[in-house]
Amino acid sequence: MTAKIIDGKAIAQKLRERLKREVDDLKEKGITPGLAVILVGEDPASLTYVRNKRKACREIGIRSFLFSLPETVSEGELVRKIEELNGDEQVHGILVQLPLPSHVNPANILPRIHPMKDVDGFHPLNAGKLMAGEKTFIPCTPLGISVLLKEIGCRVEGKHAVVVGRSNIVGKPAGQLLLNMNATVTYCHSKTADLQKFTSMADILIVACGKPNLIGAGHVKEGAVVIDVGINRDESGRLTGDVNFEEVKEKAGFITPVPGGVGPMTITMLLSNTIQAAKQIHRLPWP
Ligand SMILES: Nc1nc(=O)c2c([nH]1)NC[C@@H]1CN(c3ccc(C(=O)N[C@@H](CCC(=O)O)C(=O)O)cc3)C=[N+]21
Repeated sequence: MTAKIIDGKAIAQKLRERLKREVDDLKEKGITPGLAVILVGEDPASLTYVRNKRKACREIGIRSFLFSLPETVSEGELVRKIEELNGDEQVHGILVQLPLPSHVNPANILPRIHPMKDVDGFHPLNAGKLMAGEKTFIPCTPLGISVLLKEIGCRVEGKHAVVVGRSNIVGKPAGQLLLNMNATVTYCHSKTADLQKFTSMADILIVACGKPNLIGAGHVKEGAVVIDVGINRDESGRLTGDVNFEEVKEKAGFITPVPGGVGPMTITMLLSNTIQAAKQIHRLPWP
């Protein structure tokens, strides 16, 4: 089987046009959605991501506010900035770009974001709500994956979803979201014995572990939907995922490329969550 390639960039573009109309409607009501981004230090990858996020905001009319803090910032100073933004009426969403420097513990920072402005869905209250299957902000990458599955007409109910990776920002919430959608979910990770045994049972395989080419054709069931969340840079600076694309595309039913798969959807869901935050703060209905 030769897989259909899931064009995340095109799907993201289509959704952004819809989101732009939502922003226009809000502006007519006198509300301009605003996203505050806190960037600590000057990690080149983070600088690129933040630039891309702000550009995406600008394109659909969301206001973005950038706060660049030095690498040496203290936890106290970061928390003070967050508290100031919690009280800022122009700001509906707050994002603290990860990773943070090693002297800053994210567990001391992320819970200080007001849960109603937590557009990343990383606040423990929102993570708990996702676990309980309640309405909440869902982390952008898992949410983007669920939208991709819907776009390709993949019905999740009753399917076996295997998630490789257990990070708090992708693997764990992706598995919980799929469970809420009535998938049977298996989590695999770096300590899993016989990874291939599990991945080859997957109807839906989500790979988010940061190991280039971890998943080859032998790991994949014929016709499976393969979602590659990996972002790795090779020696020449080229982006690759965690899946051996050339090999797996001959066997899977659907596959996301890197770049142009999950990444653009992640940013689109950040835009969507920011719009939802603005609606929620202004007590407008949101889905
Ligand atoms: N608080 C926080 N929230 C995040 O959501 C968050 C974060 N921190 N830290 C870093 C990761 C990574 N992430 C990506 C977003 C978009 C692309 C993306 O658009 N990628 C493009 C390629 C971009 C390029 O060429 O570098 C693509 O796959 O086509 C990738 C990665 C969000 N993250």
